[in-house]
Amino acid sequence: MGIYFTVLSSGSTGNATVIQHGGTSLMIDAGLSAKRLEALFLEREISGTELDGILVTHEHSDHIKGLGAMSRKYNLPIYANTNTWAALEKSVGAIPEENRRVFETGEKHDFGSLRVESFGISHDAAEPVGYTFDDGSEKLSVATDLGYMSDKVRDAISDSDVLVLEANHDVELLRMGRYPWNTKRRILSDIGHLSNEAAGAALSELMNGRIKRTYLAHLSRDHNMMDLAKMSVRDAMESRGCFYRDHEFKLCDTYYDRPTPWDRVGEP
Ligand SMILES: O=c1ccn([C@@H]2O[C@@H]3COP(=O)(O)O[C@H]3[C@H]2O)c(=O)[nH]1
Repeated sequence: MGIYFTVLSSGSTGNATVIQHGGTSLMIDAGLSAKRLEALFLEREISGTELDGILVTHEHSDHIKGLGAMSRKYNLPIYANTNTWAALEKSVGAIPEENRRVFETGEKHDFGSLRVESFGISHDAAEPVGYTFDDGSEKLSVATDLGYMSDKVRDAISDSDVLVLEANHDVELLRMGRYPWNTKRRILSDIGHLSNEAAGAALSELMNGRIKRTYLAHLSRDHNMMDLAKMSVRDAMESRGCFYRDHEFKLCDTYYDRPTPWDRVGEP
């Protein structure tokens, strides 16, 4: 059957990823306007009516901007943990009871033969999470908006075939950049965003022969570039003794303004 996914958009201007497995179709986050999400759906031949629900990572607007509108338009259940529900309530508009699905972080939920699990991440939101998608032979993990990679996150995602992992900023570019000092401090903190260097360090500990691809996600447009991110992540891995050949492991692009191609998680 296979797990297929496309990162529709990634970054502070809006995040959304669609995962398909057999008859199941899920979206993680809806951080762009409904109009923009529908345009991205068209590019990847996704129909809103075929979605089974929207899984929310946390309540920041770049993750929930179109959440209420998409849920209402396509009658989609919204899945979020208790504290995230409380935090997004005022931004999402009216959602009927049957489309309010509340889970506890760490709970497993099966959509057909696709097992979805959430895991807690460290970010300045009410109860932020990442997600894993596992059908018993293929596993995809999505972890963005995390200040650091905890042992728990590492354990949750280490047996994945493919990762979508944040590489938000180059630390020096951020330090020299135009953001106010408080914002810089927040981004650099344990409840901020993962730098290129930190993403590479985390990957060097995660590499176990199973992870074949990592999509670098949530890049800052002010303090990063895809080529720089790839180079820094690879450098950080190699400086920790983690060398790889291109046919064994790839770093892949995500974009803020266009979707990634459909990828099958189990493909070599
Ligand atoms: O006090 C703060 C701290 C941070 N931020 C966000 O963190 C993001 C990091 O990536 P970026 O550079 O694309 O954009 C940044 C901002 O959107 C914010 O809005 N307010």
